[in-house]
Amino acid sequence: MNSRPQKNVRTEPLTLKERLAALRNLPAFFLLVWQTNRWLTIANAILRIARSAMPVALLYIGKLIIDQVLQLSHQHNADTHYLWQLVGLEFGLAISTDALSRAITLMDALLGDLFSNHTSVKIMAHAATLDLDQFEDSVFYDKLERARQQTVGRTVLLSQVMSQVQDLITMVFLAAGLMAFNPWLIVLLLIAIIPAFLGESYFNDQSYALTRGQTPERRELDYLRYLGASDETAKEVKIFDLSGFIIERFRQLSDKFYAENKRLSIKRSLWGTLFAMLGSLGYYAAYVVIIIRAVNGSVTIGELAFLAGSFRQLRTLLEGILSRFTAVSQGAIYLRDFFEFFEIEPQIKLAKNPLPFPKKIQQGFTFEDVGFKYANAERWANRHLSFTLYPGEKLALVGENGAGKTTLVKLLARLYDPTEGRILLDGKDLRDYDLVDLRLNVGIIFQDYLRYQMTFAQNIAVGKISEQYNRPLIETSARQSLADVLAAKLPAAYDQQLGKRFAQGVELSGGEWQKVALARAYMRDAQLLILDEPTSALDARAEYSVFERFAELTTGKSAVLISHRFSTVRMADRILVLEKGQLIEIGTHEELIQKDGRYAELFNLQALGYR
Ligand SMILES: Nc1ncnc2c1ncn2[C@@H]1O[C@H](COP(=O)(O)OP(=O)(O)OP(=O)(O)O)[C@@H](O)[C@H]1O
Repeated sequence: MNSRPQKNVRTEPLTLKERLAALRNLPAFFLLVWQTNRWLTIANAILRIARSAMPVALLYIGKLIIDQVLQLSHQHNADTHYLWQLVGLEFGLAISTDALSRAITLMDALLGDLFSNHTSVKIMAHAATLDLDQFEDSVFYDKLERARQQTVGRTVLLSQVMSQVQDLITMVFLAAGLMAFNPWLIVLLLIAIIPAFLGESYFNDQSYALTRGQTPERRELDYLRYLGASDETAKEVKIFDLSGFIIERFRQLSDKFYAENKRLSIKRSLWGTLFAMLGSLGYYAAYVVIIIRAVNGSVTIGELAFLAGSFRQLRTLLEGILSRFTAVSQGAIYLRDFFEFFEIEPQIKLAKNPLPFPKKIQQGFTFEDVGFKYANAERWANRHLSFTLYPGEKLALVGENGAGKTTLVKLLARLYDPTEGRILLDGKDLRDYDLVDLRLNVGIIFQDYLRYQMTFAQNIAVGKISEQYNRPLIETSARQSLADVLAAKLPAAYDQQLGKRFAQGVELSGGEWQKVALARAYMRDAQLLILDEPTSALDARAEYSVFERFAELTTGKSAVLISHRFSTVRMADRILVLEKGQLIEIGTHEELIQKDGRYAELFNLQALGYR
C-alpha cells in the first residue's frame, strides 16, 4: 500500500516567469485541438468572433434608444418609426447573442469530448510503445497519471483559451468606446484590477504546488478506494477484516487533503473579497466622473448609460481575463506534464536494420554471461548466466522464490535487455532482431496472467488478437489446453462473458482460469513457448496432463517451463537450477539426481511430502 517515493514532485510555488514560459505549450496544445477536429475548431473560432462584437453593439443601440426616447418625449405627435426600428434591432441582436452563446457551448462540449477521446487514445498508444520497467518506475507512473488527468482537465483549458481570445476582442471594442470619451477611465480601471490579478496568480501557484505535491498520496487514495470497494479485492478484505484498516488510512489521507485545501481556500477567499472591494471602488470612482459630466450636460443620458455599461462590462471582462490568464498559464503548466509524457522514449531500442526472426531456429538461444538488475533494485536478479537453449529443447527452470526464473524468461522475450552480457539467437544478438517479429515468435504465459473481463473466446484470442474472429483456431487452442471441456459447460459456451464485473459474467475457478490462459499459448505458432507457472492452481494430476500434452503438441519447438512441481519438471529435456539469480546446476533429471546437488535435495524434499 505504500506509495513509492516521489522524486520529481515540486512543492515550491511557481514564479510568474515560469508561468509565462509554460504558455509556450499552448501552440502544441492548439495543434492537438486542430488535429482532433479541424472543422469544429474553425466553427468555434468564427462563432466566438461574432459573439465578441455583440456587447458593444447592444450597448450602443441601447444608447441610441435612450437618446431617441428622451428626444421624442419633448415632442408632440413625434414619429416613433426610427425608435421602433432600433428596438427591433436590439431585440434581434439579443436573440442572436443567446443563440451564439449556446452554439459556442455546444461546440466546446463537442470539441471537448472529441479532444478527450483523441488524447486518451494517444496516451494509450504511446504507453504501448514504452518498456515494462518504465511502468515499474514511480516517477514515470506519476507522469502517466498526470497525463491521464489532462485528457479531461484540458477540455476546460480549451474553452478557457477560446473564451480568453473572445473576451479580449470584446474588450478592444468596449475600450475603444471608452477611450473616445475619456482615456483616464481606462487607467482607473487597471488600477482597480491589478491587485486582484496578482492575488489570483499567487493563489493559483499555491494551489498548483499543493495539488502536484499531493500526487503520490492521491494515487494511494485511489488505490485505497479500489481496495475498499472492488470485486477483485472483496474476498481478501473480508477474510482479513481489512475494511477498518483501509477506511482509517483513507480517512487520514483525505482529512489531510481537506485540511490543506481548506487552509488555502479560506486564505484565497478572504483576499479575493478584499480585492473585489478595491475593484468596486475603482468602478464607482469612474461612475461618479461620468455622472458629473452628465449633470454638466457634456454627455447625453444615452451616453451615460453607454459609458457606465461599457465600464461595468470592461471591469468584469478584465477581471475575467486576468484571472483566467492565471488559470490558462496554470493549465499550460499541467500541459507540460502531458507533453513530457510523450517525450518519454522506450529504452528498448529497435534495431536500425532489424533481422527477421529465423523461419526455423538453427542454433538456439545462447546466454553469454548475462546479468540483469531492475532499475529500482540493489541486487542482481540474474547474474553470470551462460547456457544454450537448443532448438526443440524443453528446458525447465527450477529455483526457490525470487531465484530469478521469471526475470530470465522476460529477458528471452526482450521485455528487458540484459544489463550485462548478451543473449544470442542463432549466433546474433537478440537486440538485432525485429522486436515485433520476435514477440510474435515467442509465446509466453505468465504466472500473473490477466483475467480479462471479456468473453471466453476473447480470453483465448488475446494470445493472437489478429485472429480474434478465427473461431476454429480458438476452439483448437482450447482443446489443446483442455479448456474446451469448460466451454461446453458454460451457458453461452465460447461467447460466455467471464468475470464478475459485467452483466451475465461467470466467474471461473483458479484452475479453470489457468486452462483458459494456457490456450493463449496455442493461439500463435510461436517457435519458443514459455510457461511461467501458469499451472500452479491446477491439481498435480491436471498439471501433469497439461504438461504432457504441452510436450506432445510442441514437438520440435523450444520451450521453457517454470514449475515448482518436480513431477512436471522431470519431464523436461534439461533442468536449469537457479539460486540467487545464478545458474548452479544444469542437466537432465537423471544427471542431476546422480550429482546429488541442490536439485536432488529439492526433489527428495518434495518426494518426501508425497510419500
Ligand atoms: N519489477 C521488479 N522490480 C524490482 N525487482 C524485481 C522486480 N521483479 C522481480 N524483482 C526481484 O528480482 C528477483 C528475481 O525475481 P523473479 O521474479 O525473477 O524470481 P522468480 O524466481 O521468478 O520467483 P518466484 O518463484 O517467486 O516466481 C527477486 O529478488 C525480486 O524481488
